[in-house]
Amino acid sequence: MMQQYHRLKAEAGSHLLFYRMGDFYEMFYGDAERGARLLNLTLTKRGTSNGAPIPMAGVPFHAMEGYLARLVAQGVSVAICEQIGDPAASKGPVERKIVRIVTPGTLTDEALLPAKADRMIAAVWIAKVNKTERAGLAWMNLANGEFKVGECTRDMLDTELHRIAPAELVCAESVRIDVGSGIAISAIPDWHFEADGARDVLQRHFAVDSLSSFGLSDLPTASCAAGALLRYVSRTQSQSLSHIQAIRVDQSGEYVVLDPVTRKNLEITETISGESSPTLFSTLDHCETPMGSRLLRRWLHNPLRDNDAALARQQVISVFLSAPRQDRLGAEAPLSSLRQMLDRYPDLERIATRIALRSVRPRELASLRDALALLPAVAEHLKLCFNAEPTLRSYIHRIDIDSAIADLLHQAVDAEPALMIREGGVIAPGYDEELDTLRRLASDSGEFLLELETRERERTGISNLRVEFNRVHGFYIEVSRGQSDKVPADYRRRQTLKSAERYITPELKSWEDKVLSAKDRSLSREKWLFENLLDELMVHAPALSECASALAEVDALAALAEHAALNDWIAPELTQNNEIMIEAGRHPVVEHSIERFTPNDCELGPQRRMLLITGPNMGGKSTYMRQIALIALLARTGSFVPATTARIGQIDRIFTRIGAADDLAGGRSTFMMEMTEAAAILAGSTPQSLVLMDEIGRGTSTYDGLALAWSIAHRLLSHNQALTLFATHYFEITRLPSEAPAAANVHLAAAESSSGIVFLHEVQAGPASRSYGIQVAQRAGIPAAVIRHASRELSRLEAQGAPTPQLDLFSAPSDGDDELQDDLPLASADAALRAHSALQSELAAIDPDQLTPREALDILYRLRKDYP
Ligand SMILES: Nc1ncnc2c1ncn2[C@@H]1O[C@H](COP(=O)(O)OP(=O)(O)OP(=O)(O)O)[C@@H](O)[C@H]1O
Repeated sequence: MMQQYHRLKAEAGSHLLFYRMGDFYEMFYGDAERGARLLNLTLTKRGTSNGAPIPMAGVPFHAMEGYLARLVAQGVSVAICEQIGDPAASKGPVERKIVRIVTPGTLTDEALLPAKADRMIAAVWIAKVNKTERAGLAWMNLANGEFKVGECTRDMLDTELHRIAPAELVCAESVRIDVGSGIAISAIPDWHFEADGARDVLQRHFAVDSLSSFGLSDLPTASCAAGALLRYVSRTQSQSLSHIQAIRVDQSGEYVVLDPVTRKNLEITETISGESSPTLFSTLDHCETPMGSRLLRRWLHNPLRDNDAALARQQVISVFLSAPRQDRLGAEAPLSSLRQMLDRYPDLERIATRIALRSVRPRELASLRDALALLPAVAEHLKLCFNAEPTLRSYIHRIDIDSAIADLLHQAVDAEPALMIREGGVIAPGYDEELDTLRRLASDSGEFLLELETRERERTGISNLRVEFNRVHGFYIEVSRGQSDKVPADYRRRQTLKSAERYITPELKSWEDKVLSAKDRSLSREKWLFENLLDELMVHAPALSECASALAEVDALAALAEHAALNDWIAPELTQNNEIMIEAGRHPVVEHSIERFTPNDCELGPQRRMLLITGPNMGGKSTYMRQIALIALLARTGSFVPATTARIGQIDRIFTRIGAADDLAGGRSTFMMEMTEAAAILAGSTPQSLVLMDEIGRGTSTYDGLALAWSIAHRLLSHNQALTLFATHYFEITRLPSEAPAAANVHLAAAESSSGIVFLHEVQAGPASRSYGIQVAQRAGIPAAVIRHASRELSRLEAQGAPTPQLDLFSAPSDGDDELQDDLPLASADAALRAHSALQSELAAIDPDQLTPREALDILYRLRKDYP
């Protein structure tokens, strides 16, 4: 047996090998030690190897899923080896085979998959094309059959990987990719990515002679990744991946790019502290089905650049909302009825996949059968209530699948089937005559046994004689030890217990043979029928997937409509310009967490590209900036938005630089992080980008911080020309609009009352008049004595005219300055700095006690001339 084990372990490679032995999956040697540690199992021993005991640890077969889930969550892959031979018929160890490999990115089991999130697997290959490094990416959602490819530059790889968010990344052994925690890396030999081989794998799978029909001709690096990925995933499944029917090129220009920092800062599906709520997704997820929730999550992470695609979704929401919410007669409104219908749907998307992979469970087929019966009503409802708007019409078409599938399931699957096919009780009575006969034979035992028991009691005179059955010994007649001398001669002893003897008679034996063989035969007949049923259903798997994805879209759009209706959201206008015009906008998440949210406007366009936002701490600057980005993102997703009107133009990327935390693990300080993010924004933003900059420069000394903030703001205005929201506490920067008319000052209003500062949360034109730092500190509970001291210090500094040096630093530029001459203010700042330090050194060099009044007066005149 150990020989067989070693052969299979070599095949499993670095994956843990779950080796089936009876009712357990066992692990041996290093696997046992690792598995016991990861799963907290008892480490035992079995036999010896070279005189040393062999470590062993195991898990019961019926509890395997739970253990697998724990391993996969820790990024560990498992090769599952089953007994495929008949133990009774085999000489030596029963034949075994690795039937599937479970890896973090290739899960399809319902129990192992999160209901409301996708689990992607991706592969990356990096190659030089025309002397520049290109990253080819391929990614697959095995649970719904989606397979996509794309290429990007090496420096965009991190952003792309965060967008795809794979659970597992397959890469070549020679390539080192830093992907952070949460993604399991699976290294495979480099040659799997080799162009010819990869192309062959793809062509064979899709049965085509060329990949050009998939648009892969111009994507050589991505094709290599796709071939390697398909080969890797195929190895993990025991079935062919027939549900992977196409490969789609993900055009890089299709989506608004959100880099990893922005995804985090905007709290799309995870809060900054890593919680799943409250986020944009958790607020909007009114979906009735898990597939709807998964789609909505995907949409929010992939906002669309193309107006038409976003408008198509928006129009469906409008149609859903145009129907009355409450019928005059009190009947259910069409949108609510639709959502109630969807509520009864199981996860069709994943069931369709498991049919294709032949791993579907009987109860899933029963729920599929019940769901299919509801489909015509959903299609009819969509047609009747919403007048079949063009996009909805395409959904109706996809939902309308062949009724033969429902009929087949109705006839074949029992009303309440057993959990597993191996237990029987899955195929409905009346579906197969032979099965019905065998079942009758196998189950008529009750009456016969009772009759036999009565007969034998009379024949032997043993009143407490019992006829019984157990799985090990089969049928037997049990007689208590004291009565055993009364048993007739035809009784053969089967088992001796402490207080009883168990016998078999020729009659009972022949009956047992008949019943057991009928049971066995009915079970194998049932298995065979189930396999045939899967064959028939597999033909329909693509149609089922299509139907599932249409229902998911209807569900996600109905959820967005529901949210829009409940919260007075409106349809934004999408334009081709570079603009963001919002009236009375609100933060989609924060508006739910506080009692009265103050709406605010925003006007950004080619003539007004930057808003310099000032105001007290806690005034609402970050909330305001985020709400604008989220409204833009929602509009680009096709959703309604929280505002009274909104006009959102073209957006290629959203960048955010908001309150960086130390990246201690990466060895970068707060300031370093801040500057790295700012550098990325300066390098990548365009006139179509939306940039959020919150308090840039605060991580260093006032001089450096101010100088950097000024220069960065200026660069964004004059060079990048991105639409920018720039929150700052440096009041000196509010002078920028006087030099650059494309910048405008706004501030978050606050007022002082007798009881302290009152935040109005209202965005008003112009810069803030003061910062209210001391008042905010007072509200935060800083001791009164400290506050009094700080107030005195503030008055003293203000009386001295501080921060004069900073004002000097950016003294008014000379005539002829132009906002597009982006280095001018920086040069004047530089000159001011130099002049300031020269003056300081000159003054330091003077000893007033050694000067005559005349000399002192001369120096004063000269200094005035030299330092105007
Ligand atoms: N428009 C608004 N209406 C009502 N309350 C708001 C509004 N905007 C913000 N708030 C409330 O004010 C709090 C502080 O907001 P926010 O964090 O945006 O302030 P901030 O100006 O960025 O502060 P800091 O400068 O200290 O980072 C929020 O937690 C929220 O409760």
